[in-house]
Amino acid sequence: MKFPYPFRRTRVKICGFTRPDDALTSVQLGADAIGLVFYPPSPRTLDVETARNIVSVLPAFATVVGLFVDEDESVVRKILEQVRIDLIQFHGEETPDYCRRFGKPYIKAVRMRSETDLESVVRAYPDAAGFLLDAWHPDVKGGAGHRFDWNMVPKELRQSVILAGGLTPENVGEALRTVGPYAVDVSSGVEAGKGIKDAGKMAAFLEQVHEYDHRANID
Ligand SMILES: O=C(O)c1ccccc1N[C@@H]1O[C@H](COP(=O)(O)O)[C@@H](O)[C@H]1O
Repeated sequence: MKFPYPFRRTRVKICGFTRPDDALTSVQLGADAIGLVFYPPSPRTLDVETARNIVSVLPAFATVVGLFVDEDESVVRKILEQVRIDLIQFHGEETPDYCRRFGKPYIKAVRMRSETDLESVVRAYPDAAGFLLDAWHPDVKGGAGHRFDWNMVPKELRQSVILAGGLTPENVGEALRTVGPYAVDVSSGVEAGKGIKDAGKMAAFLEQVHEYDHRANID
């Protein structure tokens, strides 16, 4: 029997928590990373105290991702001083130079539209830990449940990709079969209301991911 190497285990990030219990539940269900939004226009944005309360309930090895959108450098620094953030998600038009200023691993969000040249973006951010692909929309920066054409993702970049944008328990299986990314990220698709996560939807989402991985490892 062929040993299933490299072993397929799609990582899962669930983003936009506002309540400690929801974040803990997500990790207990199998999420690898939780996202905390620091973007004041978002209904999921957090103050420092709430963010610290969420982080305080998490077990070891759960990765905390802090999401910023074109934020002032001083504001980012202040939050990093006060909240344990393991990885930064830059979800705006941040330059490579800006992204590397914080001395933390980061992922760069790319809002995909027909003219996006993903290979060029990847070359421009050589020290990014990964590229989170979300749907481009003229009015919102993210977290609105919009998807993009998954066929736009070049096969060679699959393992640098964190696939996001409009994922749900119903479509994540198809998304994984189409793209085969390193990880998936979901926010509104597992919510009962803005920033309020639904345990049943999170469980269903994770189950679909585990099912895909299982099949990929036995086929
Ligand atoms: O969650 C937000 O409110 C948010 C605000 C601004 C930029 C990004 C945001 N969230 C990220 O958006 C994507 C897709 O979310 P969805 O699943 O389509 O709702 C995801 O990466 C979130 O991290």
